[in-house]
Amino acid sequence: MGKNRVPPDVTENGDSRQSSFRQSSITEAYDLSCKVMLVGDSGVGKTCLLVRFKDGTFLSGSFISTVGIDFRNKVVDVEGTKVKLQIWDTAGQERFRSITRAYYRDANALLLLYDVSNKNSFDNIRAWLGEIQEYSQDDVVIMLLGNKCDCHERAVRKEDGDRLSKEYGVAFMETSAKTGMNVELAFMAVAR
Ligand SMILES: Nc1nc2c(ncn2[C@@H]2O[C@H](COP(=O)(O)OP(=O)(O)OP(=O)(O)O)[C@@H](O)[C@H]2O)c(=O)[nH]1
Repeated sequence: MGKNRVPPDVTENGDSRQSSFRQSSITEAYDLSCKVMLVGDSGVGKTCLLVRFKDGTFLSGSFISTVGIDFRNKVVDVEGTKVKLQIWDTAGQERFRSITRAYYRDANALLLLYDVSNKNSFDNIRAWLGEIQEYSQDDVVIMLLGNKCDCHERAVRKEDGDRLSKEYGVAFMETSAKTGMNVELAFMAVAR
């Protein structure tokens, strides 16, 4: 599933939970496990943010939309504790919304993205927060991310993101999957 064209049983990502758990336990030990979900409109950069965090690279060129849901694992060190982040990359397209909803209740943290060069993606954040409130656990950690902050054609000011995050009482930062700005920081903040 997702943008991954390789069968899930031979890779770390994909839709086979079992194969991923098996690989993780062989490759890297961990003390705690945490499910993080990436949500937001199609094209805001969820997959690119995940790839930047996991592999340190940027997926430029033609945009291939995620189909359904996909995940990758990364073990990080939080003050001496090994935390396995199981990061779910969801499809932003409306037609996959029912699949995404089914995963909210298991999520410990949500990274909610908009694109700073796309006002519409920012205007839809309130609707996303409504969905999150309805389907996720009450104690879920939410962080709002204004991605593509490297873009010169900005449609959303940083102050607007900041104001919205304060209104909903969630953390906020701007990120760039392209340059890597704040990407590590955002994932480490939710891990913490
Ligand atoms: N300039 C810039 N472009 C980005 C950034 N992140 C993603 N992009 C581009 O935006 C497009 C969409 O990125 P994706 O990561 O595939 O978007 P998505 O949110 O996963 O989209 P769906 O899978 O449809 O939900 C791609 O062409 C990326 O190259 C960024 O930080 N800066």
